[in-house]
Amino acid sequence: MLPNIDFTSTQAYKYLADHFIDIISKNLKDLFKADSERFNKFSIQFNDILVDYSKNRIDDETVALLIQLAKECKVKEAAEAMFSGEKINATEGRPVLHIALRNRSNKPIYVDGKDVMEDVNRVLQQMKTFSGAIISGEWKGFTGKAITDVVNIGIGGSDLGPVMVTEALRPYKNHLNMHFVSNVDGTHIAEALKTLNPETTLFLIASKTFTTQETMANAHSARDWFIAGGGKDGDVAKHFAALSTNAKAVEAFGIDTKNMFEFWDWVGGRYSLWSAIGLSIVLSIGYENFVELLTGAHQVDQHFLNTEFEENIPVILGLIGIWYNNFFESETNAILPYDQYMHRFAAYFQQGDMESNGKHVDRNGNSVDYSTGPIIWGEPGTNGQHAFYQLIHQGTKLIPCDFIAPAQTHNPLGEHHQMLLSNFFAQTEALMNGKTREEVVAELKASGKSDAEIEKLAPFKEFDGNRPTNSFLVKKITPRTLGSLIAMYEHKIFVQGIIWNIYSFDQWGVELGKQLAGKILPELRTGDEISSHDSSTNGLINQYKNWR
Ligand SMILES: O=P(O)(O)OC[C@H]1O[C@](O)(CO)[C@@H](O)[C@@H]1O
Repeated sequence: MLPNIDFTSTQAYKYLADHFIDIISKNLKDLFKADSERFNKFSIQFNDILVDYSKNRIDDETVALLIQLAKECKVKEAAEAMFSGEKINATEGRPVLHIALRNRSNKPIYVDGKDVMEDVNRVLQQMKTFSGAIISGEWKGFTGKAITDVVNIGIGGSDLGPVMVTEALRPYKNHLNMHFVSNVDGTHIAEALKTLNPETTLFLIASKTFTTQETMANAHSARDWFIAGGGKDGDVAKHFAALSTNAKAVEAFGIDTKNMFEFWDWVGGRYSLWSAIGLSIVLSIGYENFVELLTGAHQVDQHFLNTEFEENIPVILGLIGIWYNNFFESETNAILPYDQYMHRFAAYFQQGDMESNGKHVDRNGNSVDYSTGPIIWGEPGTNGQHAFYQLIHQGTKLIPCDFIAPAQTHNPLGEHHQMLLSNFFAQTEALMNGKTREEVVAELKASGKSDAEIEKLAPFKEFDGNRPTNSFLVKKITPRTLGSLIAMYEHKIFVQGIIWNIYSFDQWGVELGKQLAGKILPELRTGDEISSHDSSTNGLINQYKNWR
């Protein structure tokens, strides 16, 4: 059972509310000046990842009170409930066990009396054997040629994780060309198929439910293309595999269940890259590297479960997020990787965070009167600097930012990496320190501006600073460090969901749109004028019919 506590009625929350009034008037710059130990105190190194949270609007008391909050909200007990296989996803009646998928210790985890590790290891072995045959070229297509291209067809959690990881780990990839098709917009699959040869293409149909409209439409189009390209029904087994929990639907689609890589309803879609959904990752970087990814995540799982809150990275990150979300009333959180390969990291955690904690009903079924999950967004640096950082530096909104950068690059090229990292360090420093009116005036004077010009320009060139950041300095982006980073964010989301007293592992909010699209689709098939909706929806549908 998960705890069921209104965090706004805890002692810690009340203390934090008072303490907030004190902190709001403090400047980060001064906090650093006042405490030479601040960096040492507010940073944690975990293997090859240094998490520096010292540039946040916190002091010793803030951290102590936030930790008290986590304790009063029974975060540890909740984590233990998750790790032991309790059905903490109560609205779907399921355990939440992505941690079992990367449980490299193989310590048994029981669901309804059965150790799930047997199934996990069986499917991992199946993935190893299959990927080995495809990568080595031993697996032949219907004309006897080896596979050269792999197309993962899936959406949401059945797409974003595999895309993000295969992109982030490109330096580890083999000769196979990877393609990802997610959108039901026919353009996506049409463009992907243009360059492909049915004789050498393998399709992975990735869908937990195997009923998702977008994925099924793309899968059928892929199958039609394959048949039109000379494949026979009997050849489908050589070119289509399914990654799913739904064996019946896989069979009905015509995929041999021998080519089905199973996972289980205790794996949430947005937490599924560690499962059979990760087959495209295995095909791209090889099984051994996939195991490294799992190992990195497993190490963080153990850290999260067993480390005191003061040194517990996901707990600290989660609490800092709550501090901004519920006291500073910040609405968004930017994730800014200074690594081109990580360009889908923010997109991945848009689903990871927003589908998990974008909920306004608490675990009692009541509407909450506090803010929950933040809006997650971001792009890689330095591109973001030339796009939206203006608002982060000088806008009216407080945007806590996560900066992520590797110390070692996979592409040492002249001074590129030093330039990149100089920007990473400079941005967090600039956001914290800002630029005072005196500094601006001195700078303008030195550039020869007149007093009148200085007076006019100075307000625009001033930076308030005091803008918070977390810095993640990673020795190198490897399968292992990436696995650890992802798991840190996953557990951060968990901590926040527990404190907000919401269910983080369902996603009912995506259903209504799906249902309505299901009703509208038949209306689009006819030429009849539509009048069954509001006037806007009717007007749009009828104009669409006029123009198509
Ligand atoms: O893997 P499936 O069942 O096709 O679902 C895809 C995605 O759709 C959702 O259910 C809703 O968008 C996600 O949670 C999930 O990752």
